[in-house]
Amino acid sequence: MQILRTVGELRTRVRGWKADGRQVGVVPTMGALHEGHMSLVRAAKRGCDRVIVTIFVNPMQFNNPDDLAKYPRTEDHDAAMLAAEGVDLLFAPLPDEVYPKGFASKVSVSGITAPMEGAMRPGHFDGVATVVAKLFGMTQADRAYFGQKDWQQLQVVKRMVADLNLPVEVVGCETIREHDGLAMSSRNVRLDPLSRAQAPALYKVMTRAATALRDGGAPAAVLGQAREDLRLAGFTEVEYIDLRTAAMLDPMEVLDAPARLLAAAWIGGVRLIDNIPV
Ligand SMILES: Nc1ncnc2c1ncn2[C@@H]1O[C@H](COP(=O)(O)OP(=O)(O)OP(=O)(O)O)[C@@H](O)[C@H]1O
Ligand SMILES: CC(C)(CO)[C@@H](O)C(=O)[O-]
Ligand code: BAL
Repeated sequence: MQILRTVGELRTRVRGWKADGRQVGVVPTMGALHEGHMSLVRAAKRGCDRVIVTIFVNPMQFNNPDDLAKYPRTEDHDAAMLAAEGVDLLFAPLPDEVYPKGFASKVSVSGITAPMEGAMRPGHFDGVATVVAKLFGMTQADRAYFGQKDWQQLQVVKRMVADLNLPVEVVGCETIREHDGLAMSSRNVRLDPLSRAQAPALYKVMTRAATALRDGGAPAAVLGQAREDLRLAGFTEVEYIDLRTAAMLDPMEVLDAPARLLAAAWIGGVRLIDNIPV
């Protein structure tokens, strides 16, 4: 597996593949890789002739400097995992390569970015959309693989690709979970043992709420109960637990269309997110 740090080298490599008629897949990540990322890599391997994984902790999408400073970085280990999986190229640029002096552009998706992660993390989705658009331009990928764990992000990327006619197919992959149901996430390493033991309650409470909604429970009452259950399970703050239409992320008063239950909550000083279909 080749490791490249400059856009110039990346473009040269991809040009060669394209000249040979190869289909290129990209898996954008921020590193600290786990089995959730590996499932995206395997999907890309199945669907494409050549696979690029990008690792870039994108400063533009962090609204909280402390979160950025504490973001786990394990590049040597990540590179070994990717090489073992048969990835062709790891692109791991430095911030100056992505945002050189004079950089002045921004991609901003409106509407679906307003609630939930967008409301709690101001500027976050501008940072995500901008860097993802740049990564698509840099890699010239035919397909790009994203996790459903970041459901709102997946919808934002799909919206951007449709709106800007970007020549890339966006593939959403299922959330990979630990045995106890906790959605895998790079930030899980920050959980202390007690919080790690309590954290699976997020998925359990959400699953119970989804069943209650499918059984005809009123959304306001079911979501209120779920908030209370999360507090009892040790979550210190529930930022949101929302029932939304699956693609447009509109709020739902009654369950009358394909829906998604999405939540963000704090435990032991760590912010967890999760979502499931209803
Ligand atoms: N458990 C998972 N299952 C499937 N895909 C995942 C999972 N966790 C992350 N991904 C996907 O991997 C890609 C890169 O995500 P990222 O590097 O931010 O990892 P992360 O584990 O989500 O980290 P974070 O702690 O920032 O949430 C995204 O498309 C994300 O949705
Ligand atoms: C898509 C992404 C790599 C953009 O920085 C990031 O938001 C992530 O890891 O989900
Ligand atoms: N996993 C989405 C990227 C972020 O939390 O910043």
